[in-house]
Amino acid sequence: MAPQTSLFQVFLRLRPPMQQNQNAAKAPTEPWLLVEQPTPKIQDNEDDIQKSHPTHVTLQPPNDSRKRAIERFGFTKVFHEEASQLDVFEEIAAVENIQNVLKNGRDGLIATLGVTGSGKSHTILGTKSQRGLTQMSLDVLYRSIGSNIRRPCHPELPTDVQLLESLQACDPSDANIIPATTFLENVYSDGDRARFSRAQTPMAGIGSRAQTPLMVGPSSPVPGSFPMSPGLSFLSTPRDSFATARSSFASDATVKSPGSTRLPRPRRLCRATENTVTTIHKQSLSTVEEDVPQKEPLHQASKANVWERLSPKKKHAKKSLMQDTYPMHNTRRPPMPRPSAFAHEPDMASYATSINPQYDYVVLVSMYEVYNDRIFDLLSSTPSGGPAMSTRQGVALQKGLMRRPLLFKNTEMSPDRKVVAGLKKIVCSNYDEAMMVLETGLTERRVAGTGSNSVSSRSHGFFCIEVKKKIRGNDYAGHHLNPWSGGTLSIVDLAGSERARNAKTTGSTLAEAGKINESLMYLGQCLQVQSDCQQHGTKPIVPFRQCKLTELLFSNSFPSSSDPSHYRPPQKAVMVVTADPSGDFNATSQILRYSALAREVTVPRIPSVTEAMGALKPAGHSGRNTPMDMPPNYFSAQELEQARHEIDRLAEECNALVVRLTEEEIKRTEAELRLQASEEKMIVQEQEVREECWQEMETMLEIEKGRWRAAFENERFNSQEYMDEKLEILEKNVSFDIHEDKEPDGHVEDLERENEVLRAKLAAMEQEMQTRSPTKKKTVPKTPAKKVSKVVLEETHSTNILQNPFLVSLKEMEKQVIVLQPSSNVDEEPARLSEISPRKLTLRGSAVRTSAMTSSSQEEMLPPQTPGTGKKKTRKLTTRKWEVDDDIF
Ligand SMILES: Nc1ncnc2c1ncn2[C@@H]1O[C@H](COP(=O)(O)OP(=O)(O)OP(=O)(O)O)[C@@H](O)[C@H]1O
Repeated sequence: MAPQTSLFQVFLRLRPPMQQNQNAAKAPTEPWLLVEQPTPKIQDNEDDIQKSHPTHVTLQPPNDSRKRAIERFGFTKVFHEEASQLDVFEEIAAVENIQNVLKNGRDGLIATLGVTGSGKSHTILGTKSQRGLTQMSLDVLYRSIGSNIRRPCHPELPTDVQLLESLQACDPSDANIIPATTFLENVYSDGDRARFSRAQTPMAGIGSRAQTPLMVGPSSPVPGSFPMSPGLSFLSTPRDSFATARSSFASDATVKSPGSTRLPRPRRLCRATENTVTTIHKQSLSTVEEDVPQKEPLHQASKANVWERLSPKKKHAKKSLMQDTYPMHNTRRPPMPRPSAFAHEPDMASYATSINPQYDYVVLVSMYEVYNDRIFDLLSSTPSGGPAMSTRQGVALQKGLMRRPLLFKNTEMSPDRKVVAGLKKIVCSNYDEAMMVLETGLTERRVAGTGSNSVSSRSHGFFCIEVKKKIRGNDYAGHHLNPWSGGTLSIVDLAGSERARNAKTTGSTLAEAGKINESLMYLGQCLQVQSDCQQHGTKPIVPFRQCKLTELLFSNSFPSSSDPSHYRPPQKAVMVVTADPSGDFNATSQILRYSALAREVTVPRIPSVTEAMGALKPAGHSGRNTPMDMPPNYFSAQELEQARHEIDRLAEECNALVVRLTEEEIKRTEAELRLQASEEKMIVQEQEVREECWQEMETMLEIEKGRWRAAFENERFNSQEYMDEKLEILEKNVSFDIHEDKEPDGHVEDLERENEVLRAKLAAMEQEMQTRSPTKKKTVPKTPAKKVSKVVLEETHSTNILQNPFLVSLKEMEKQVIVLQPSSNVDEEPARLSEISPRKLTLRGSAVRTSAMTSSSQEEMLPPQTPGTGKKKTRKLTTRKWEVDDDIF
């Protein structure tokens, strides 16, 4: 059935009615989805006919006022409600996909698509008792590889460090490759990391993944199954549980084929446990809401006001956004998944495929989800690389509340093919390790309870099993010579499309639904191109770059052609469309319309009027006049013939109109869906814009606050400095600066000269005194070796000397010196003057110069004097200059 142009093989799986639906006393509704039985071929025997699967379904619109057309859809195969997980695994050729990965390194993709609650996760991940496609594929893979697996760590072998190095060197996606034991130890021994389980959804209830064995906590003790008491598993420390798991690894390591050990079945998760889990989750929700404002106590008051002012609608939107930004995390971590709790049915022993024994194999498991069109690693909830703590997002990232989105891009080692860069890839040595990693990753996946599904996937989950191989022996010769090569089997559990009305979603869940529907609409467009091309036999040009989901699903669907030496064949892709035949007709028909490989629209055949007339029996004695009651010759044959033609024509016209109407209705439904998707997209965008504005405003406020704070500090510092400078100046200038004359030496000479003159006058006066008093007539010693001290005062014109009492006193003193000098003991004067300390003189704004001169020098300097000349004694004051520094005042 799958032609050359097909990028995906598309299978349809019908979901059986739910248990409670069967029991419910519900009015039986007419089935609207009918599976066409396959037409047996001539060469088919009885067995073939029984085994053969139908390929077409008919969609019979429910009987309502609208006369809708019947649609027929063709798929690669259709699985009935009774089809088992193993049937699906076999028929979608999953083993062939695994062989491709193991032998040829060709990538494989298995995805499920459908309306919410139609059984996608059930198909991919199974239930507590039945494995899903992921578990079955992993089991087949490990069984096939057997002892050719290379493990980085083994309890009984030395750690193979070079294995990780060589894997890392060959990885094109810049992945962080770590062994499963290290990963599990990190996850379950880290005390403060909280993990949110799929089981902990607000509406956790009946059915769904909440009951999967992989989440089961306590289970009945079965001798020999697991050394730890299962009842105490919740109470045991994570390290204990890890040690226990390690010991189980050790015992499992001896088992060559991982699935061959029969482990006991897990006990069902009881309702009480579910309720407890639900309560815890709700508490955690409210904690998140209340905690977020407490993160920034500085803004708490203002935020509280802002919060109060918000309308209830806005409050709701904000709350939803907060839940979205800070996803729900529980303080309690679910216990480490235990191998004894994994489902072991169906047995896959017979599906193991052969491998090349010359090769060593390594299996790397990675998981990521596409949420709101962004890619998040499910195995590294704690971001690596230490984000900046300055922003709110940085703090949240640091605390592990938010996860950093990854990029789907070309890398240095992968120039012609995009890869999800920076993923964490876990090297799993056996099936149990891979399952534990898978379960750990699933606890990180976003789920929510909706009106349609109690545990509804809110993101598109990608589980990647990467198989690397290289020739055994010269493995350490250098990874460039003998690099690891291989392929990846990606198993994808898409989120379900849903109608907000049916799912009763609000807030962030509604916004998520908008994103989900939008991405599924793009996926539908891509698949539609495929089916159109298939019908017209043309090469499909798929518009897959419209969103992350379609990019991830389709970018590998085309052969890489840029470098022939690195040629990669296109992936082998399988899409399993799930549908609930008793679910929502419109949503299901929409999914079928774009996913089906072939589609036909047929109009319900209206029996022609002539046939109807012919089929009419005589009305008997009904009392009404019908054409049959008329006498045979009432209408002529010609008239009847004309009427028949007219009726046939009208019937044809009517049919054509019905077809047109049907087409229009389909178009209208599509347009409605698009409108709904764009409305939801707008809501999301509006919320995003609001959040962005909010954050921007907060950032701006912070910046502005910082600016003002800096300016204030600066101002304070400046004024402080200014005051300090002022004080310093005051301290410095508390004494007056006395400016001596520019040429002090010359001035001194002047003064000395003046002194000489004065001295001469004094001598003359003494002589005169002697001559006037004959009794005291004495001969004057010619050269008395006497010391004479003189005081010279200088003052500026600008200073009024009379206003300064000290200067006045000095002046008086000088007068006294001059007046008393002849009669008093001249030696006493210097002593009196010396009592005034130079410091005092300086402080009081005067300068005192004391000059001691010997009489001999005086005599040398004295001009020749005529004794007895009666000249009047005069005293000449030199130019006095006092300057006061203005700055002081
Ligand atoms: N083939 C099946 N047989 C038995 N039970 C099924 C089958 N398919 C689905 N179910 C049950 O239907 C319920 C919903 O299925 P599931 O969670 O797989 O839906 P979904 O399509 O993944 O929904 P969503 O898109 O919301 O995540 C589950 O309880 C699941 O066990």
